[in-house]
Amino acid sequence: MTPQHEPGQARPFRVMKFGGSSVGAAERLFQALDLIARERDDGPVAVVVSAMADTTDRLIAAVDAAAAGLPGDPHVDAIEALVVNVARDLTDRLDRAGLLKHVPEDLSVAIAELMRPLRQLLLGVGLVRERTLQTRDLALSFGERASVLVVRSLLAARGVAAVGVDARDWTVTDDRFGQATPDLAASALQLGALAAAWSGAVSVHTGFLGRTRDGRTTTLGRNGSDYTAALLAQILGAAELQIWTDVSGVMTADPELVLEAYPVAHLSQAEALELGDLGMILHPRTMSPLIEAQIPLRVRNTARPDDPGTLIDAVGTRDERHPVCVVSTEDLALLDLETRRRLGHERIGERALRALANAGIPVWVGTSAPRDRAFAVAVARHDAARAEAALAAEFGRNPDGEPIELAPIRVREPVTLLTLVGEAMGRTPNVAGRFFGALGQIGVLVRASTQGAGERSISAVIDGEDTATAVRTVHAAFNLAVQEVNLLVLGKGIVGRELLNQLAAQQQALAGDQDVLIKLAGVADSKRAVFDPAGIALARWEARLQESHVPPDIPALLERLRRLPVPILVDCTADDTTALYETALSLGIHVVAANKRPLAAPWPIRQGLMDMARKRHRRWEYETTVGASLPVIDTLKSLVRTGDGIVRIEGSFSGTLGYLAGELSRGVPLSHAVRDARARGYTEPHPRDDLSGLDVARKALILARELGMELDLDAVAIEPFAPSEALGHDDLERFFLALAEHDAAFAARVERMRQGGRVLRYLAQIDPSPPAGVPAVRVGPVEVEPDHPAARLRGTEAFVAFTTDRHRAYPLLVQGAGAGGAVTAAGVLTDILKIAMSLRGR
Ligand SMILES: NC(=O)C1=CN([C@@H]2O[C@H](COP(=O)(O)OP(=O)(O)OC[C@H]3O[C@@H](n4cnc5c(N)ncnc54)[C@H](OP(=O)(O)O)[C@@H]3O)[C@@H](O)[C@H]2O)C=CC1
Ligand SMILES: N[C@@H](CC=O)C(=O)O
Repeated sequence: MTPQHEPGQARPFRVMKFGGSSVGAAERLFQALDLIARERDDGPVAVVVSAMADTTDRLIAAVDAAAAGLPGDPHVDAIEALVVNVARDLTDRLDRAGLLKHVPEDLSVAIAELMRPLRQLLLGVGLVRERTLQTRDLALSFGERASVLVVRSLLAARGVAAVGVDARDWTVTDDRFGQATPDLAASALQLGALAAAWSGAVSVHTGFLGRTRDGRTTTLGRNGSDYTAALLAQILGAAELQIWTDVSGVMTADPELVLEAYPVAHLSQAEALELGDLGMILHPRTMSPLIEAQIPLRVRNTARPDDPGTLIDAVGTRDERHPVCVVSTEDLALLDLETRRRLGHERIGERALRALANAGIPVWVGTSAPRDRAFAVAVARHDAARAEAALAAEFGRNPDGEPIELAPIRVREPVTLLTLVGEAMGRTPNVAGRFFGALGQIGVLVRASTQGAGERSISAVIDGEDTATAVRTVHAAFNLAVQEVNLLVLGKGIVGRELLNQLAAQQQALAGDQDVLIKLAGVADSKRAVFDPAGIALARWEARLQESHVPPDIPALLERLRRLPVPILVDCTADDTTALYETALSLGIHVVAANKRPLAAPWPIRQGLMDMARKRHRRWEYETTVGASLPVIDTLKSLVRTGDGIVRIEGSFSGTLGYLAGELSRGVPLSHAVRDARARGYTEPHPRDDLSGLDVARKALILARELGMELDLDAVAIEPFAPSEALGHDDLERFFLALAEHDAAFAARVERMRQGGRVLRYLAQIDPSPPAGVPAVRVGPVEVEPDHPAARLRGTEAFVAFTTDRHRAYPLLVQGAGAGGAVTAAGVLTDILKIAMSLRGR
């Protein structure tokens, strides 16, 4: 095809297409006119317009009403009313928007005049009570023709020379009414003759319409105006086709599902075809004129013309690393066919697809088991019953008349077809692994899957209820956006407050360097809560909590949290929160905890929570419950997972008790040292839990249970650090006074040890196979010799020694600060990041 350029114009055409949303509302229409005028200043422009907003629906309703029969005979008045209504609706809309006053001629008269033949048409339909596709096409043509009239007049009124072009005058089509196909050569010939008359004016064309060689009006089917625009661009040899719509380009995912979805900058034509097959952007046949003529296409937003939009050309994305879009096609049904023996020479899939095609049922995806014993096919949900009937009829008998051994057809609905599309897929290893891995991480079951032959797409059929989470997770896993994580933080004491401070300091860096955006959705203490799904500014959390009068109804907040991407409950309390964990995990919320109590709950409860987390594919991370941010639990888990036999675990697990022992040896009285440790944030909320040995017992139990030891707290042999009679008071002041009565005895004991060359430590021992009569888990004070590893500990230092089959001669040691707000909060943050990173497949 020879490109035709406007006579006298060196620059090639740009074709601009405006859809119904762009020409329907007055504000948008004004913006469209501005854009056309601006573009016109840069060279020749041809414009294609759709019918305004709901005009097409009104026209269809009018034809249907006429065909159904109207009151009166021969319905003249009723038909008159229908036509007047369509025309009046248009002019009223223009009038309300103040558009009519911009046009010197009387636009309402012109529109009424344009609609006059519609009256004749509807009268005819009413008389014969028959509505064919041909009459429907003719009726629909009035919508686009009215749009051209309006746009042409408004352009002229603002001084932009414009001619209206009825595209039926150049789009020569076959006679498949409702879905006609243009003849390119004949259309080019017609257009060539018309173009000569434009002489520098903007030509405004009706989209969607064509005409048969014998002069009957046709329409081009779904996305017909785009098709007109692509054809026009091809025939004119345009430099670019611009599709102006109400979004800023092709989005990386459905923005209704993924808040952080964003427009893709570049797509290849092949990717656009793939997306077109999934019902996105352009119908594939619209792309072919552009591919043939190598014309780039830009998708732009009429309301935000400065947004760059999406450029679709032969090159596509300039970023090799990323796949492009996650497309979710919802409301489908999956039909599973399974045979117990081969169906003769013809394959089950071939027969199934043919049966569905014969029944006129579009298939979204079909996938076979090896050697074709089973076949799964996804169709629109509203076609499911018809599809099942067609398949049952097809497979009732073999072609040779033999009945078939086919298991009953299983229909699963609603299901969603989740597809990752991107040219880079064929060039990047392990895309499939990451795709399915991300789905597996969040417990989404894949019911069927396919990978496109062109290595441009990979699809999974998943249950409809998993759609939102799956789309968000896959979107984030492929770095299409930062991974958003939403926290509900319980407790704003030593650990909770420090965590929020660290988050405030790190939030930007994590988003910038790690692509993880950690948002604070809510925070609660024992008296009140604040929750904001949009996120609470970390500089303002305390003020917002103080201003709040909302009681801490945590289950209700969890219900809200679950709706946000990657929801995590962060437990920085010392309460019994087992019931909350059960609610959270069952709602699909991850848990990160510094709190030891749920882990030390009776075995069946703790185990029930673990099972729930596993079943729901949610994480319960609790590294800080033993040794603050020291990697104690991770180390133990790795030893167990790799099959090492644990012979013994022992250590000094309490930062507080280690600190107290050190202070005592420096001559500080016990009660003073405990006050000091509490002020420094080392102790439990009530230091009694440290001094009684309960805190260390819980830690020892947590580790023992990691070894599979089904023990409860009452099986732990506990010898307290300080005598039990000193620990009775809840009130802290009275507690410290009572403790002070033991200062002298403690000082004397420590002095006696010092003279004997020993030091006081509080140690824990876990023996998976203890000698008879010895408890498997024991915690208590020990006078250690100077060569004991615990003797060298300083301040809050903790240590854990793992003696194992592989680390028998030299136990594996983990040592460092074992208490304090800063280290604990950092450990909690690490656990949060573990979850965020694992979801990204890192
Ligand atoms: N400090 C440390 O070094 C370490 C601590 N941990 C563990 O971290 C947890 C927190 O310790 P820490 O910060 O020192 O304790 P704090 O006493 O300083 O803080 C506890 C917080 O939890 C809040 N709270 C209590 N019950 C609830 C509830 N039901 N719902 C919401 N909030 C509640 C309290 O509210 P309010 O302010 O209204 O009282 C308070 O803000 C403990 O389980 C501790 O064992 C773990 C490792 C090290
Ligand atoms: N009070 C605890 C805090 C950490 O778990 C300790 O001192 O170890």
